[in-house]
Amino acid sequence: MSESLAIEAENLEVVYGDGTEAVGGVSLSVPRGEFFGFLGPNGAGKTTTIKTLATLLKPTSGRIRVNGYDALEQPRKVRESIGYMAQETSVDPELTARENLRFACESYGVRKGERAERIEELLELVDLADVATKEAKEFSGGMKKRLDAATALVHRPPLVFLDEPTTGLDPKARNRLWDYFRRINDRGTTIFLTTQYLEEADQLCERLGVILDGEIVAEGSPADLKQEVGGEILNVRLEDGPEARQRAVTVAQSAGIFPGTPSVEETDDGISVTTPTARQHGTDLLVALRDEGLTVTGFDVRAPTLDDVFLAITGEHLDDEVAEPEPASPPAADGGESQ
Ligand SMILES: Nc1ncnc2c1ncn2[C@@H]1O[C@H](COP(=O)(O)OP(=O)(O)OP(=O)(O)O)[C@@H](O)[C@H]1O
Repeated sequence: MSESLAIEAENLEVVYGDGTEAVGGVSLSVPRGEFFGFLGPNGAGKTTTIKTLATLLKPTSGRIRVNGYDALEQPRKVRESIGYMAQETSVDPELTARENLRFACESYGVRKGERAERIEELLELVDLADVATKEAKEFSGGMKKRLDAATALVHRPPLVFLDEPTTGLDPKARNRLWDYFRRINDRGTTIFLTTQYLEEADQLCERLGVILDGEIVAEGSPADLKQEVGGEILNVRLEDGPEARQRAVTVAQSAGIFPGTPSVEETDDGISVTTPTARQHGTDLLVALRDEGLTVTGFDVRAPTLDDVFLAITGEHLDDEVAEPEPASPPAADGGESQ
């Protein structure tokens, strides 16, 4: 294990008591200081992996080292050196924000003399200093999540695990949490975040692992992964139906329009072409389609997104499965955010 790694997992396997193989042979390395994202749809194995890395669950087989400690032999050492924010918030609704943090300091064994300063610093960091004396039950969903994240950090761990921290939050609340995560990462804290939101992964993470059915199917920076899609994407909308779309696919694949072999697919209302020269030769395709007697009603060229990456790997859109949060509803107490 290299000293520069915060997490090293080798061939991690987790089979639940009922025989469900939730994680099958996951290996990953996360360098210290990195903002790492674990992206995948519901049920892919994200929570099982994060719980195993945080020593809350024993792997069926495999090897894990966290902050230099062996997770099976030194689980206590691992736990003392990490923060963990679960999917369900662990905030006590009957306690104020400050009392919640004080309780977390006691639980994590933060020295008495250091507690007061630590608590005020964290309240500032997550923008809850103004509501420090309010009971958490009055907080919006976003405020509770920020308080929960702060409680995971009272002992200044060098590594923090965040399990789908923004699920169910509206975009404004999500953005505030992102700012906060960036701030703790800027202070040198390694972050291991699971998410089913492509935009979250794209905006925050330096490097990503994409997990599907318990296996890592892609790994790299968002930019690297997008590059693997194989170029830019030209969408052409056609006036006519399936027969016209099939003819358009044949035209786009015919020699002389795009160099090499472009990837061409039918869409709901036309075709989609992925190739490095989509922009350069797009108009050639439009001319060829017209010559073929097909009527183009619109087109656009765009850079690939992480959804295209997911589609290329799995043949499915991740966003199809993910319920995006509701649009903002009226603000709750003091936070200007809603659940
Ligand atoms: N305690 C359990 N017993 C049996 N099977 C489980 C248990 N917990 C999870 N699973 C199953 O293991 C697989 C992986 O679940 P996991 O919760 O790790 O996925 P996830 O990617 O975190 O999904 P989600 O976003 O829904 O939390 C799923 O098939 C799930 O149904």
